[in-house]
Amino acid sequence: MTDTPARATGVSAAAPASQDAAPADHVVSPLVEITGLRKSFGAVHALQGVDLKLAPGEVTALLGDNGAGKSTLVRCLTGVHPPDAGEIRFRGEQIRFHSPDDARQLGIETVFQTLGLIEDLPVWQNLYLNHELTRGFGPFQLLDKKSMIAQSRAILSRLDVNVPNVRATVRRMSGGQRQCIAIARAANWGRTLVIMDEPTAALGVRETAAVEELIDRLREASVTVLLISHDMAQVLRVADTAYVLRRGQTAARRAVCATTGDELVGLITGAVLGDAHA
Ligand SMILES: Nc1ncnc2c1ncn2[C@@H]1O[C@H](COP(=O)(O)OP(=O)(O)OP(=O)(O)O)[C@@H](O)[C@H]1O
Repeated sequence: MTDTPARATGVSAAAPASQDAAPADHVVSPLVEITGLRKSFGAVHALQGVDLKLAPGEVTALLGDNGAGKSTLVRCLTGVHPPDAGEIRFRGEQIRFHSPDDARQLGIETVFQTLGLIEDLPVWQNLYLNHELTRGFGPFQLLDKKSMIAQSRAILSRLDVNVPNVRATVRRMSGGQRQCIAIARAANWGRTLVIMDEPTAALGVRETAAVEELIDRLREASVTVLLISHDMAQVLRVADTAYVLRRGQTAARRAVCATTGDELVGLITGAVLGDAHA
């Protein structure tokens, strides 16, 4: 595997350039801190004590082979599954989500692979789905279409997302444009943490580059990103920190500026031993 020059921003930049180097925890308080998280489905122990910290304004990659527990971890973090044990802290406070709405109220949004866009609705309406603006009072409320269209243009232009016509239906958008619309929507309503599940898995080279640029802009806008990816070159291009899950446990944590694609693959497969206390 070719090693792409790693990003050296934020906390990661301060980390020593050794193989064991991880971001310096003491520099900033984590936005999210997960400790000893466990979740089983009957006899399947999907999470067996996961520890993970998300530094604010950074891009953290979540890596692991199929079945390692990535989706289960995300579902616990977004209120879909209640964990069996362990702790999730958000800005230092222990939290217990009862539903995805609880997570959303803290500004945690997820872009699933299915994207959750409605094909036959225009872009602006997709951006405002469940957040519609209205005008008027009481029973005389009307959708404020004009404001939503104007603000949709502003949302997309702020993130430099290339969608020429927000009145066009999502059906007419390319795969990359759809992914960017879904991410822009999550970032707009999320603001604190945007979780992306393999955002470029189905995209070509140019569309992947557009999504990666968008992830960079989210970082510039101080949005914290958790990125599930199987693409090591992408992780090295866009992430600050990488966590590797193996069989439901945190196998390793690496500052991206101090690791290589080969090492990350080795940590995922188990060919390289991880940290005792990742
Ligand atoms: N709702 C569920 N019911 C039963 N077992 C489940 C459920 N969700 C996940 N699992 C099991 O938990 C384990 C971890 O699955 P999970 O989907 O979290 O892994 P993953 O790392 O996201 O994998 P992938 O990369 O293939 O999506 C797997 O053995 C899976 O079969």
